[in-house]
This record gives sequence, C-alpha cells and structure tokens, in this order.
Amino acid sequence: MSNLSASPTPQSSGPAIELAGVNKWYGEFHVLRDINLRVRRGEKIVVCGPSGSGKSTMIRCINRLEEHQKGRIVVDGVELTNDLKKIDLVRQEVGMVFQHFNLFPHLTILENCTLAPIWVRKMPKKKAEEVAMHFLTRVRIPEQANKYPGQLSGGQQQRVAIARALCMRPKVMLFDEPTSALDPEMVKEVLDTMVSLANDGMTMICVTHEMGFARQVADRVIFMDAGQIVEENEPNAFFSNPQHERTKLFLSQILH
Ligand SMILES: Nc1ncnc2c1ncn2[C@@H]1O[C@H](COP(=O)(O)OP(=O)(O)OP(=O)(O)O)[C@@H](O)[C@H]1O
Repeated sequence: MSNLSASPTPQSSGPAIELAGVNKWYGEFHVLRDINLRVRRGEKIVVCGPSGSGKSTMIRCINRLEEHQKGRIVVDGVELTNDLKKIDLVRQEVGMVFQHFNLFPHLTILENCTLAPIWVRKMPKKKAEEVAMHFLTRVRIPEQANKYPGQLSGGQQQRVAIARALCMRPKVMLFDEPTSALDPEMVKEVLDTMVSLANDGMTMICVTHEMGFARQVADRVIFMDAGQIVEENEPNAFFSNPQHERTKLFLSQILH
C-alpha cells in the first residue's frame, strides 16, 4: 500500500483549479460576483467571510453541486460545462467534506468508504476494502470499520468522511466548514487530520473560521463578502495587516 499517499501525483501542469469571472444567481439574487481564483497544485487556500457571503456556493460550484451561470471553472484542465461525462469526471477528481458529514447511516464505515470506488471507479471489492482500510488507518480509526455512523462520535464521523473522500484518490479536496458542527473537543482531531493531509501535499480549499488552522497551513487566506473576493493574502500579512475595513471588522469579531 506504499503507493497510496493522500496526494496523488499530478497528471498535468497548470493550475489545479481556475475560476475566471464566475457569476451565479439564485433566482434574482446575485450570489457570486465575478470570482477570479487560481489555485496552484499543492496549494492550500482558506476561505473565510461573514455568513451568507457565498463561500459554500463558490466551493459547491467547483464540484458542480451548484451550477454557475457566467464565467469559467476549470478543474485539472477540464472546463466544467453541462456535459455530464465531464461532471462525473470532475466529481471523481474533487473530494468534498461537508459540515454535517453526509455519511450513509445504514451502511457500515467500510461500506461508506467502498461504495463510490466500487460503483464509480469500478474497483474490485477486495481492492476497494484494502484502499478503505488504508485511509481509515490514515485518519486513525481503522478499528471502527464495521460500525455504523450512528455509533461514532462527530469527530470520528468527520474523519470517516475525509477517509471516504480520499478513497476516490481526488486531486483536490474541498472542505465546507468541516468542524463547525463539532463539539470543541472534537475539532482538534479533525483539524489534525486536515493538517496531516496538507503536509502530504494535497491541494485544498477549506471554508473555515478556524484561524489557527489558517495560520498553520494556508498558503493564502481569502476573504469573501457579498459574493466577492474582497481580499486575499498569505496568512501573516492577512492577519497582521488586513487592508479592507470589512476584513478588519470581520477579524476583530472572530479573533476576540
Ligand atoms: N439553494 C439556494 N437558493 C437560494 N438562495 C440560496 C441557496 N443557497 C444559498 N443561498 C443564499 O445565498 C447566500 C450565500 O449562501 P452560502 O451558503 O454560499 O454562504 P456562506 O458564505 O457559505 O454562508 P455560511 O457561512 O452561513 O455557511 C445566502 O444568502 C444564502 O441564503
């Protein structure tokens, strides 16, 4: 199993993800306004901003859980269009971890992890189980493999969700507030797992208000407000010298 690092070898050069002039409306509501973002391979981006600023919508557009109406989104060289084959392909390349884990409650932890590799990647069951056990070990819960999600703590369930995403061998991992539904004592165990993925070279976009995590792993912190990227910078400069009044206000609220 030594070839199963969390981060697969990139297949091509160029940015891992590119958003160019991306706009999205929910009905009349203009939720994303001209988003431009290039994410390098191996780069770690932390996205923060007030509630309702469009953070989740932006990352949900990247794996096509939401559809943008204007602009371009390119993932690993493939532009997202309405071509279903391309969408399937992109979903396989982009792992997503949600706030509320989204595990299947009636499947065991092992079955949660092997479902997509078997049905989508057409991996033989035995191999899928071997891969699943590798990643459950990677997130330090191999002994939970035969339990059901309801038998695990929130922190353990979120680590299963991370392992499940890794089993698809994604090139990019998207995290949408992965710790905000957890009790404080479980936050650290999930953040530690994310730090270890970051150290392994995984390309990551994380919507989170865990600013300690941002300081520790982010190459760039992005601040969104009212559907726009208002400010971005490397963490030291972002935290010590925010430029926009909106960013200053936000940081003063969450850092105290
Ligand atoms: N499916 C939807 N239909 C209509 N409006 C939506 C939909 N999803 C989100 N919105 C609205 O779009 C705006 C942006 O939502 P989004 O969830 O992207 O923000 P966010 O920055 O991630 O917020 P939070 O930090 O609270 O999760 C919000 O005003 C929200 O109410």
